[in-house]
Parts: sequence; C-alpha cells; structure tokens
Amino acid sequence: MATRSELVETFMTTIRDRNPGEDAFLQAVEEVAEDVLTVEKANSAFAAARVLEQLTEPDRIITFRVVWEDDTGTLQINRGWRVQMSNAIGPYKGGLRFHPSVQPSILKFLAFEQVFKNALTGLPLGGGKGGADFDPKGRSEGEIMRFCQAFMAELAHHIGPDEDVPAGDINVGPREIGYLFGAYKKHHGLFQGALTGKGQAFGGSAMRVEATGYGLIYFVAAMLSEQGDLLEGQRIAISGKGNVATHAAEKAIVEGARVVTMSDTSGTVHCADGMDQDAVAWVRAQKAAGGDLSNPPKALGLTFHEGALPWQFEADIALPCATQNEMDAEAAKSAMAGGVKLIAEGANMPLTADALAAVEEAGILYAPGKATNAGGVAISGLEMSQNAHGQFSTAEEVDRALMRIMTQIHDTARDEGRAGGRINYRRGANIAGYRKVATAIAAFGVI
Ligand SMILES: NC(=O)C1=CN([C@@H]2O[C@H](COP(=O)(O)OP(=O)(O)OC[C@H]3O[C@@H](n4cnc5c(N)ncnc54)[C@H](O)[C@@H]3O)[C@@H](O)[C@H]2O)C=CC1
Ligand SMILES: O=C(O)CCC(=O)C(=O)O
Repeated sequence: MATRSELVETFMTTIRDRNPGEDAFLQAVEEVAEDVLTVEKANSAFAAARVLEQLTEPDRIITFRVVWEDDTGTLQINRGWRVQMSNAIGPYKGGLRFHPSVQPSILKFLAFEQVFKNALTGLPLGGGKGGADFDPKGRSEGEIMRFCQAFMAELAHHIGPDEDVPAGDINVGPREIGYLFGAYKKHHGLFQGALTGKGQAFGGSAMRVEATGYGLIYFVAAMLSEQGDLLEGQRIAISGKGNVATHAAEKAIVEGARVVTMSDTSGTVHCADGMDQDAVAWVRAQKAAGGDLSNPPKALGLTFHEGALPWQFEADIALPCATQNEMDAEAAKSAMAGGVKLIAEGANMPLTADALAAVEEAGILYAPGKATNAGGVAISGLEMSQNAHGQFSTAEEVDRALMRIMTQIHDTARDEGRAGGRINYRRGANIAGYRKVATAIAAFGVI
C-alpha cells in the first residue's frame, strides 16, 4: 500500500505536469492534498470520482480584453479573467481582484481555496475568483469607473444570481462594486443580485464590509476559548491596511485586545500599548486616499518603521491580513521568537509553505484562511438569500449570524482536526470542506 507521502507525490506529479510554473496554485493544492488524499482513498465513491483531481481542473476560465480610456483620452488595454472552479454545491462565488500581479495562477489558487472555504460556511456556495491586471494606484475616480464598466461589459455575459456571483477582493470594495453592479444592471436590463458587497441602498447586506475582519476575530476568540484563554489583553500584530486588516483591528480593540501593528509595502506602524480606534481610522483613510503609512500624526502615538514587517515586534497573536505568501519562514520564526503563540490567517494563503512547516514544527496554534476569513463570503451568502427573498436583516441580526457561522466553522475544523491531544485546524478545515464537496461530486456520477 502506498504511504501518505507517496500518494501526495504521485498526485502532485500529475498536477505539476498539467500546471507548469503555476507556483501559487501548486502550493495551495499540495497543502490540501496532504490532508485529503487519504480520506479520498478510503472512500470508494470519492476515489472513483477522483474528486481532488477534478477540483484542480477549473470548470472553465474565462479570459477577456478590457479596453478603456484614461483621463488623457489614451486607450488602455487590460486583461480580465473569471475562474469558475466548481459549482458542485452552489453558484460560483468569490471575489474580484484588481492588481498588476493578477494572472491565472493566482486566480486559480484563490478559486481553489474558495471552494473549500465556501463549503465550510455551510451555505450553498460554489467557488470562483476573478479580476484583472489593472493597477488602480494613481488612477482618478473617473478612470476607475470607466475601467469597472469596461470590465463588466464582458463579465456580465458569464455571471448571474444562480450562475456566478462575484464580490470584492484586493482593490475592489464598495465603490467598485457600485460601478460594477450599475454596469451589470444596464447590460442585462435586470435588477438581480449578481454581485455581493453591494451598497445597502441597492440590495447589499448590513455588515458585509466588516464581515471578514470581524469574523476573523470571532474565530480567534473561539480558538483562545478552546484553550481556556481570552482575547482581552492579548497583543495582536496585524499586517495590511485594507478591508480585512482594519476591520480585524477595529473588532480586536472592541474586544479589549491590544493591536500593536499594522502595515503596508512602505513599512509598519507600531504602538506597544495598543492602537486606539482613531489610529485604525487613520490607517483606513490612508488606504482610501492611496497614501502610505509613513507619516502618522503624532497624536496617534504610532511609530513608523520603514521597510519593517509586523513580525519583528513583540506580540502574542499574529494576523497576516495583506496578501498571499507575505510571511516566509524567517518572518514566522521572528514572530514566534517575539512571543507569538497563535497565527490566524486574514489574507488568503499568507504563509509560504516553509513558514507553515516552521509554525507546525514549533507546535503553536495555527488556523488557515479558508476557515478564519470565511466570514466575508458567509455574509455574501446571506446577502444572496436576502436578495432572493426581498427581506433584509439588521446589522445586529447579521452580526449574530456571523458569530454563529464562525463558531460553527471553528468547531467543525476543531472536531475534524483533533489528533493526539492537539488540534490541527489546517487538516480539520481541509477535510471538512473536502467531504462536503466530494459528497456532491460523487452523487452526480460521471458528468
Ligand atoms: N475583502 C474580503 O472580504 C476578503 C479578503 N480576503 C483576503 O484578504 C487579503 C486582503 O484583502 P482586502 O483587505 O480585501 O484588500 P484591500 O484592497 O482592502 O487591501 C489590500 C491589502 O493588501 C495589501 N497588499 C496588496 N498587495 C500587496 C503586496 N504586494 N505586498 C504587501 N501587501 C499588499 C495592502 O497593503 C492592503 O492591506 C487578500 O488576501 C484577500 O484575498 C479574504 C477573504 C475575504
Ligand atoms: O464575498 C465573496 O464572495 C468574496 C469573498 C472572497 O473573495 C474570499 O473569501 O476570498
């Protein structure tokens, strides 16, 4: 009988051959394969359906040209994509990212992760991801609007409330979703919930903006509670300055934790005593204005460290909330040397494979993004049902639902991940997400 690592190696050889050079995608697949291939092998229906192999091959990837005019009247050409990975348990669902680094390998890894994450929410959501290699940095409001409209002119052919429901991701927030939804509505002449993260004036859910960051903190609270510990008084190092980072910081402060860092590509702002909400609001305003964190007002009590990562400062908890592979093994070791005993991912796959190995070897608590940042897509799922029923929930109701869903994801990952007196949340999340999707795929027969 093949050992577990032989199983993974044989499987990954096929996947590598089929996806040469797609490093981020291969990294995400290998991490899941390590945990689920033995489950697949032990279940004859899953094995016969070759579920994991099916899930590594997107249902389709739509590629399109996006032509728009900049403020000087010059024609600009970008490339857009939508990776529709799996609709086994619901319509394709996942965000849109506008960033110059966007290309199919990145979107395939994000869409692959999204399949498992969405299954963990317990809602009927398939997995997808999309975006464009458009860089909004330095672009005017008019340019952003025209880009969004040109992007949607193509994407509108491929999405719809029962087909594929995009939302935001890096550089796609409420403003961009407004432009995208307006363009979708005009294209089809229909008012349909084909996007989530919409403004509440036109079908959006309360709390969608806050959901990913708040949900991350609810998940961390559940991890700590499992250890008989509390958030109150914990020093939390956060990376990033975007939607996830700032809402995680905001909620952590409300819960009595001390947020000691936030960051961007220019460096890290630090406050050993813990930032207040004014400091978080300033960080958020810098992101909105396209500025960096290099010059915090004195009154906020922040010190700026050019080029520094948050992981070189003392903390109890690390929440990487910026982007993929932002924390390498050296950074992870530095965080642990500085006192970090729990790492929970706000971003998608922010730890490199080596960082993950270092964290697991050290035996500290770790939870993967597909579990911890699922709050955003969960509230997107609730936005879809609110749109379908024409009935809207209050912020308090949505927040309660968010807490319930995050606690349920925590408990599911904990129960599947218990081994030898320890909890392996990575394994638990991978197996629980896989099982749900695999059961559906196996039921469909050969199709
Ligand atoms: N917005 C959402 O609801 C969800 C977002 N995520 C993930 O959270 C992460 C952050 O997304 P948002 O906060 O929504 O984006 P955002 O557009 O609001 O903020 C972008 C963040 O990414 C950082 N960033 C971007 N490129 C970077 C780079 N090359 N190096 C270092 N930092 C970089 C920025 O400093 C900023 O913190 C991403 O991994 C995203 O996929 C995950 C689940 C849901
Ligand atoms: O709400 C959504 O559909 C998008 C969420 C997302 O992109 C993510 O979970 O990474």
